[in-house]
Amino acid sequence: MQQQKTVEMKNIHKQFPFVKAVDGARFDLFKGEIHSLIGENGAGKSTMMKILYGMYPIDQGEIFLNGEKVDLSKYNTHSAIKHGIGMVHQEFMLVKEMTVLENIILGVEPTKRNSKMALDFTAARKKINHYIENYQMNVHLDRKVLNISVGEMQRVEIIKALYRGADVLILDEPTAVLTPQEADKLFEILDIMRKDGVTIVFISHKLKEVMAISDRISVMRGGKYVATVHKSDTTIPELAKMMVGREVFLDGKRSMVEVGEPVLQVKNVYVPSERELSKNRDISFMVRAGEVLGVAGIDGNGQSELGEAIAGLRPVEKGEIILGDKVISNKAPHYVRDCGLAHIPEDRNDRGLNKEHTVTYNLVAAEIGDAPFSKYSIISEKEMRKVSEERIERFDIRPRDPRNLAMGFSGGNAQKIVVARELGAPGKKLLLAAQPTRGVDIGSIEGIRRLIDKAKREGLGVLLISADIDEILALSDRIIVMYEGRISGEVVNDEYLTDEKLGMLMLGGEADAKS
Ligand SMILES: Nc1ncnc2c1ncn2[C@@H]1O[C@H](COP(=O)(O)OP(=O)(O)OP(=O)(O)O)[C@@H](O)[C@H]1O
Repeated sequence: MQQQKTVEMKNIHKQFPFVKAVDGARFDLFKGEIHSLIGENGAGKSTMMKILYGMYPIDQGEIFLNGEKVDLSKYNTHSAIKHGIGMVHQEFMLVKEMTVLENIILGVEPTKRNSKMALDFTAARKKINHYIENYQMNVHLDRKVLNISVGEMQRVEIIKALYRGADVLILDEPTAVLTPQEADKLFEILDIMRKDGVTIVFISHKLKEVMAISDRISVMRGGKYVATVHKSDTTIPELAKMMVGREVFLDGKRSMVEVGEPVLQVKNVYVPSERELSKNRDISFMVRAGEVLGVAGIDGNGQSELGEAIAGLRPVEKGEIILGDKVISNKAPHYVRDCGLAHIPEDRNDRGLNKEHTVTYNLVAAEIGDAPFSKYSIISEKEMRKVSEERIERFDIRPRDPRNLAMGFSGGNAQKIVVARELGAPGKKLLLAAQPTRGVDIGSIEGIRRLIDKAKREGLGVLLISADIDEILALSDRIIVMYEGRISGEVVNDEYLTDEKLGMLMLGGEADAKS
């Protein structure tokens, strides 16, 4: 690796209204390295990189690009792009109705030499095809973005940045939205890009991935810089400890609880879907009080539809779903909740939170009409505040101030607000947890997993839908696997169950897996 510093950020400070997001942190990049930036939710990673990308002005600090000090009074996204910095955000910024090609050249359209009014699509296509071939990306230039997969959208975002001349590419949690296969594909692409001299910043919570692809790793905690280490000089437990400031135990033993009556019965259920492979076809299983039933599978095999049907968010064509002793199929979501459903939805941004409201409101939203929050139709702000403060403390939501709006929260803390509301409310029988730790940092993963295990110990049945095999294995007592809308197998999570056996079922194989 050449030791030329492409980027150097020193003593950076950034204050938001309620929180000091970056507090004297530093960061640097050598040309052609993959440098991971890790830290708990809210540690300031995204803010630090958005500063480098010119999105936020800073209160104090210095940035050097290729050895030259940047005039920060004039620094913005435009200047960052000019300096060869590109960023792919957690949420993609593509126009769905336009084709991939149109999206890539949007705003920087090449024109024909003889007429500034005529777009030169041939030139654009040639330049883009060079990236596609060089980095072995599977991208269809003439498809509309609404018809391509999430993985392909991400590749389009990467090409968009390269097309604008990026040789420093910041990827903010790129694998959070990808299937394991798509993530592997992305790593292959990044590896070729690195060999080609592109410098890559990889923000991630998945320490296995970080250890697999990084050259160096920097750790932030509470807005501050903690350390930078070479991959070969560190280990996953050491990184976890640097991030969280204490030892983290992710492979704690799950509790063994005596199971009780069935709390959820799904009987020969058919659920429609816009995608053929996700239609649920004749699904039957039950979850008992005091057990965790894991639903494993590669994303898009009908798990999301199943979860939505149980929560009352999607119709059931045939069959029946029973919660406790009540039929809940084709009933309204609030009825299902009243029957005892606690729901951690897959999409916390759209369904889990009301982002324009405060943390207090979000933490008690489902109970606002009940005592003690509401008496004689009068809402008690004081009670709401008291309970929300309790839940903020108990579920370790940061920052602590309940007056904050949900929209300012980092990924993991936003998820903790949802978990706190759902598990904090009384009278629950079933916890439906869909991808509960996606995008969540390692300390919070440990916390959320403990809370799920605790819900089981307290007698709830838990239906855990997760694409993360490690998570399924850590928490589930029994596991069903979904493949193309059907249950491809059911296994007991005992010492005979292996990753390979489960992986085989996830790919639709038989795997003589009935253990
Ligand atoms: N636009 C904003 N307005 C107000 N506060 C913000 C804004 N963006 C971030 N914050 C706050 O700044 C802190 C740092 O957030 P940041 O998104 O940089 O963390 P992160 O390390 O990237 O976290 P995550 O891993 O959860 O994405 C958090 O407390 C967050 O709530």
